[in-house]
Amino acid sequence: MTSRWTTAVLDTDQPGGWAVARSPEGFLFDDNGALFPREWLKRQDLAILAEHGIGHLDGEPVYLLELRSHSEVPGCQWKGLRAFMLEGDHTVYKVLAYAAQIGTWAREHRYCGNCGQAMSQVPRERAMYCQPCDLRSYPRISPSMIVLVTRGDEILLARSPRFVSGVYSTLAGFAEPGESAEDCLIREVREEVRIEVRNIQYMGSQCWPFPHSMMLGFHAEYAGGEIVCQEDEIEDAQWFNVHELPPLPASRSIARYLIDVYVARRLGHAEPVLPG
Ligand SMILES: NC(=O)c1ccc[n+]([C@@H]2O[C@H](COP(=O)([O-])OP(=O)(O)OC[C@H]3O[C@@H](n4cnc5c(N)ncnc54)[C@H](O)[C@@H]3O)[C@@H](O)[C@H]2O)c1
Ligand SMILES: [Mg+2]
Ligand SMILES: [Zn+2]
Repeated sequence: MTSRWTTAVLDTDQPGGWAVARSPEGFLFDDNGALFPREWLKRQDLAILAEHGIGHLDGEPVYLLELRSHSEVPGCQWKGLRAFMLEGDHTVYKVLAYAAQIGTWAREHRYCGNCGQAMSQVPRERAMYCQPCDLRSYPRISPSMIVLVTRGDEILLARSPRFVSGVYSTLAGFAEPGESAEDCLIREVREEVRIEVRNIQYMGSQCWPFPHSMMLGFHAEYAGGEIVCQEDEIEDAQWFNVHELPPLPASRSIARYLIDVYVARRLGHAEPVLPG
């Protein structure tokens, strides 16, 4: 199967193609979606900070116009990336997710972290370059572990104060320097709920562009301890029976996938597929 969307570093001097516009208010969209004819979009009154050629959708080049601020475009509105994930076409969401990460990274790497001078985009490579330092900065990706801990028919789910009211999810956390994926998982579960785990099994991964996580998903079995929630980070954590689950995370998230796979296995149902 060929993918509809492939990333590429495109020359912004070439005319034509599609473009998406991103401001701090999110992506521009109208009744036809978030992709606009690029030449038309560039004629609008937009505060363009940078332009990036980001890939091909159905063979057509796609560019990102990264804006300093949002502006009114007749017939159009602005919407955050999360809303596109929840509602929109999955391939378009993937284009926007990539655009968001490239836009954020390039915006935050306009100046060299070593000497403070302006950096420039490297032609044909996704990198920012500082000539005096001969330093290249590449897009930032933050590995994060996410794990469903289970105990027979029970699964361990927790709430962060940041979650939508009522929703419980799997435990997650960013890897620290010096850790393996397993070290990180064990530490995070210990820190967040003071539970020990065993039989760690890798389940799959997902890009999570909020703003630049790479989620590595695992299943682990309960090995010991009583739940003690980490102050400020975890509002509540409980063992839930697979027959009696609380409101769960969005269906396109790997958190939901980890839960759905386990529940399907316990109940003898067909297993879901991990959204890319
Ligand atoms: N796709 C999914 O299903 C899913 C589900 C849950 C969490 N997540 C994501 O997993 C990631 C980690 O989860 P968490 O928020 O529980 O992390 P966490 O438990 O490590 O705690 C968050 C804290 O980590 C620190 N932090 C922020 N960015 C960091 C970085 N890049 N490296 C190291 N520390 C950093 C901050 O102090 C932040 O408050 C987040 O991006 C979150 O959105 C994704
Ligand atoms: Mg966490
Ligand atoms: Zn420098």
